[in-house]
Amino acid sequence: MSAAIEFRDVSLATREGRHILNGVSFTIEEGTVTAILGRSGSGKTTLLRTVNRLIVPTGGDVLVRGHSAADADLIALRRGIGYVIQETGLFPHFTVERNVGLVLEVEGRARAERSERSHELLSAVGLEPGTYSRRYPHQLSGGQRQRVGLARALAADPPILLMDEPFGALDPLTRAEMQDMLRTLLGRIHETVLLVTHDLDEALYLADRIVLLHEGRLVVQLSPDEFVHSAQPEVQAYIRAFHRGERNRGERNAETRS
Ligand SMILES: Nc1ncnc2c1ncn2[C@@H]1O[C@H](COP(=O)(O)OP(=O)(O)OP(=O)(O)O)[C@@H](O)[C@H]1O
Repeated sequence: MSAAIEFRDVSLATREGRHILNGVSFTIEEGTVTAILGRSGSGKTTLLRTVNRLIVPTGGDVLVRGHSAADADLIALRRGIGYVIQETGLFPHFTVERNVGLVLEVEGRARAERSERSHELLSAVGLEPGTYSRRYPHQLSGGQRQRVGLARALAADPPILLMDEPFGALDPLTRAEMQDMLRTLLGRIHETVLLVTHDLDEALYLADRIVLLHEGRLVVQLSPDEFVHSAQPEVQAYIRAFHRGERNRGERNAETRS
């Protein structure tokens, strides 16, 4: 296997001297799914955004498929990286089909080709093209909008997919459906995925490797099995806190029902 993304001693300091990322080094192999976990403010989103150069590190380097993101042609770099965020960023006045095919439109591809690719991708994310392609984003549920966001991110067939809490705003049932859909989809396409999530179960279900960040530093990069059995104090603290949160949510739901 070869490296799709390599973080080499990546640091980010603000002008005021605050260290948001601190010497982060690890490698992501091609075709694998890596989940980034860590408490709020630990630097997950910041690290993700160094890959498509929305953020430029103040120290170290990010290599994308062997080339420094800092030196890459920005358009070519981003064409090779799909980006899915919680808010989806769909254009409200464009139909679903046009939203999905937008990158191809920018590339000047013919309408018939764009339409065919949009339909193919909508089917792949579980939206029947005949029903959904002519709709506008406001005519969709949150989960359906997320599916369109994912289809759009895949339109140019990028080898790398960055996902920043893509299912964070969804109810637990819809989230589980989306996780199933993504897992099935990733089983079919050879994609390198970097997924920021607050959900340990989501990371365990989807990822080949789990990265834990703490105050801008890499704590561990482990397989899901190694992660749940890790003796690292930060990993254990994270797992305990996650399960306590789950229990509290369960108790609150039970109280609301009674
Ligand atoms: N543009 C910015 N300028 C200065 N500080 C920033 C900027 N963006 C983020 N930060 C700070 O960097 C730190 C890391 O933020 P980041 O969004 O990467 O964390 P996160 O782990 O993704 O958090 P969350 O889980 O809450 O989304 C935080 O302390 C945040 O306040």
